[in-house]
Amino acid sequence: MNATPCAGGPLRLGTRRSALALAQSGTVAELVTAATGRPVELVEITTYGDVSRESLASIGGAGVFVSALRDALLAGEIDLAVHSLKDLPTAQPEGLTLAAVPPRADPRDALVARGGLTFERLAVTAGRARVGTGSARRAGQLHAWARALGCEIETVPIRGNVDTRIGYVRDGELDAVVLAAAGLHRLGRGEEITDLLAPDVVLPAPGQGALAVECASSDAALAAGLAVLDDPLTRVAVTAERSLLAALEAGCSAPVGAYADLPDGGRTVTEMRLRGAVGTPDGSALVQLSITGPVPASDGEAAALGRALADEMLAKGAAGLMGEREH
Ligand SMILES: NCc1[nH]cc(CCC(=O)O)c1CC(=O)O
Repeated sequence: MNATPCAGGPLRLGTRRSALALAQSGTVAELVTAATGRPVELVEITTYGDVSRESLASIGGAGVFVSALRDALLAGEIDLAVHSLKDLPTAQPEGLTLAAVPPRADPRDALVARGGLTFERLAVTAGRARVGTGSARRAGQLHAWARALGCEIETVPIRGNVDTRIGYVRDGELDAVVLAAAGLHRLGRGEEITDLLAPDVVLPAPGQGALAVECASSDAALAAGLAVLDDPLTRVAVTAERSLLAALEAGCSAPVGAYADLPDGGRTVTEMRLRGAVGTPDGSALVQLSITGPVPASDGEAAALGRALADEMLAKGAAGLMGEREH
């Protein structure tokens, strides 16, 4: 048993030290205490992705942020961990349980541009706007959007925390940067967003805006206690998105967008629509499709929806695009 030190004692929540990770972990810590009556202490863990200056793709993608927390869980050094769901590799490792997926925040990508500009204003007025993003998914969709507007942009690969990224715009080095809206809101910096990018045009990363609360499978009592934080609709939505990603055999830096929602804005909970996009980082080719089906009643049904859309996308040429991805 990976039992907690003493019943009623503090639960140890492992977290990265970045401002975003600490904000997310603090929020979940409060939810856990409210739901279980147990105090929660944060245990800071440094991951290789936090110390390396190499590009994310070259060190194995966003999974590097996750593995140190998972090692600590499996070693019994912490009781639970909070991850950004979009950073989780699609395969769930042996011995760990995804105990809860809390209600999702805004899934959209956000633009922080100079002068309060929207993407369209920037792209049309700037000549060749310099837009910072390290994501092939964002770059590909933004290039395709610019081209549809009859102009061209330049995407500039950047890394670093939110402060660093927004700093490139404040100091004039870039015209804009693209970040997840959810991250900016969690950091209290939502007012710096100058444009929210509609999923019709820029489909977010699978799982974007959602959190994952993970614990050791051996700690069944804790897993059951954490399950009250789970939002079943968010869970089936992100399960469908991640199953699409897995079926497209995309690594984490592959340009795959996916988003599942309720087609009528949630007025009735009968059908779920899953949208998928896969393209080249230069936006020269983009396959975008959607599928609608009954709201999945289980993770298994959600995964089947993702696989069904992947099959259609592969038949429409996605397979040819996948060769262009960077690892
Ligand atoms: N790739 C890093 C990462 N992982 C999760 C978020 C934001 C929060 C979220 O999507 O839930 C971010 C930053 C970003 O993409 O701007």
